[in-house]
Amino acid sequence: MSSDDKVLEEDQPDQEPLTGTVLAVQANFYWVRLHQKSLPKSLLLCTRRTRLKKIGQRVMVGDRVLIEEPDWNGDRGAISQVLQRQSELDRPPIANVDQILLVFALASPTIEPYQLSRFLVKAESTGLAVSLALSKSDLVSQDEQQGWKERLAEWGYQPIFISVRQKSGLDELKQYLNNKITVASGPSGVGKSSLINQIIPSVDLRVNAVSGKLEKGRHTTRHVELFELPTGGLLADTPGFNQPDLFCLPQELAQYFPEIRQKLAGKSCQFSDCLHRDEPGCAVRGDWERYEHYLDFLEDAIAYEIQVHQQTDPDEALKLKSKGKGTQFEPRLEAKKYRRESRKNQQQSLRKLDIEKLMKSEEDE
Ligand SMILES: Nc1nc2c(ncn2[C@@H]2O[C@H](COP(=O)(O)OP(=O)(O)OP(=O)(O)O)[C@@H](O)[C@H]2O)c(=O)[nH]1
Ligand SMILES: [Zn+2]
Repeated sequence: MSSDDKVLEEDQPDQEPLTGTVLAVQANFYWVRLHQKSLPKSLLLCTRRTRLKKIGQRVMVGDRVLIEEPDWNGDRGAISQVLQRQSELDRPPIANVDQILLVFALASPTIEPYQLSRFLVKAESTGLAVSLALSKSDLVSQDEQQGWKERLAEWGYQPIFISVRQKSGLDELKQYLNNKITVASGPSGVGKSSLINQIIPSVDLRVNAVSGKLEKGRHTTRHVELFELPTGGLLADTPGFNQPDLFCLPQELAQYFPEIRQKLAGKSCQFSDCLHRDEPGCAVRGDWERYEHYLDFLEDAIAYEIQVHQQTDPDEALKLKSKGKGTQFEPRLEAKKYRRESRKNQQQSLRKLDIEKLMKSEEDE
């Protein structure tokens, strides 16, 4: 993390520095949406200053950055500094994510409670806020929706019911995404792509803006991109997968269950290192739905801990351990707001850019 504030004062004594958010990384280029209003352009294709390369400063999607030497005619700029990250996700690699949105379908495929629980725990392990959208609500009855609502309330969640087909629940969802950076995740086939296409009509445009050579690159390195909601807010999609790995330590697991957090807020277990299995005076063990899931995930966590301890190289063990904790998060300092400007014109000019040529000039640098 660089905190080189001098750049600010020396280079732009009287001017407010240009800042922006990195929406996508392509080869050595960064698409940056500028925060300030009333600029000639609001989306620039940027390189990273050599100084940042030298100090090994990585630029991630989601990073808030300082931009120097904007070339308003060429739609280009240079990233001179990465502002302090509020959070950093590993997979997908995105900085400053505010929340995770899990999408599960009410039907086709039907919700598998154990799988849902696993996704929820995995999401909670990032330390970010977690929400749940239940899709394809057009396929099930009101009663069934009510059933899930009550059941999930016991788990500590208030799902948003949506249907892309009937266009219902989408306003509520957009409200939730407003002015936040959100990562969407969920199993395959739940309708995530349909949902994103519905709420962000320009998505296809952006995808098409990628030229041939870069398109090929997407298959080797996973392409991560933040899509902009028309009303403000950024959304990243993750590919559908069915059984997320849980890398967490036994002592941490309980805090990833909202209902356990709630139980422990009221009273505590007799032993401070209680794993809530058969210890006397346990405040968690009992007749609640996900207790079986907890015990099951605990087995994984214990196996994982043994694996960590078996690492001979202490550095290696440390690395694994911190990976198991999900990602460490710094406290959130402030919630930055983004300003959106008309994107259409910018998009047009973006597509005109010859990215391959730019890539070449970058290599020659
Ligand atoms: N009935 C109903 N079907 C939907 C709805 N949304 C999506 N579908 C259907 O669900 C299927 C899967 O949709 P996708 O959007 O491709 O799902 P996905 O989650 O992106 O799938 P992956 O690409 O595998 O991750 C498609 O046949 C959609 O037509 C909905 O609201 N209602
Ligand atoms: Zn206990």
